[in-house]
Amino acid sequence: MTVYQEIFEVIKQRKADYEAGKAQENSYTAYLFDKGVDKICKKVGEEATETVIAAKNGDNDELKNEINDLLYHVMVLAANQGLEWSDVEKVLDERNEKIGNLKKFHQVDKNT
Ligand SMILES: N=c1c2ncn([C@@H]3O[C@H](COP(=O)(O)OP(=O)(O)OP(=O)(O)O)[C@@H](O)[C@H]3O)c2ncn1[C@@H]1O[C@H](COP(=O)(O)O)[C@@H](O)[C@H]1O
Repeated sequence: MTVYQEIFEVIKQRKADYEAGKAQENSYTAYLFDKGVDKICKKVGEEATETVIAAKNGDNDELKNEINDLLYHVMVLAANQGLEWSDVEKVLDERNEKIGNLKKFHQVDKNT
């Protein structure tokens, strides 16, 4: 199991406990599920912006942290919307199979 899959399992457990009405003191993830999709999307946007700024500033220490914040919030969004992390990875796997086949992957229909 990758670290992403492990964190996603924790996130899903937080969601299940939130939906079951179990108290989850000090859980930032439970706080996000309680706030709902608008707040989660806002955090994804904020973290994406902070990631871009860190890159533009050439600050790789900051960039590593911001990328992780972004990935975590994207995972919370995926869980909130009912996706499994394996659904996301499956798309990546399928794209990976297209390596070395750039023309096909980026095919542009000139008639449209
Ligand atoms: N990977 C993360 C993770 N990355 C970032 N963050 C939190 O994301 C927040 C981002 O910081 P910000 O300053 O932007 O946000 P904030 O001001 O705290 O919050 P808002 O007021 O903006 O809502 C911080 O509170 C971080 O702690 C995370 N919180 C939790 N996890 C993982 O999620 C799992 C469950 O965590 P809990 O639900 O907190 O137990 C654990 O495996 C954790 O490692």
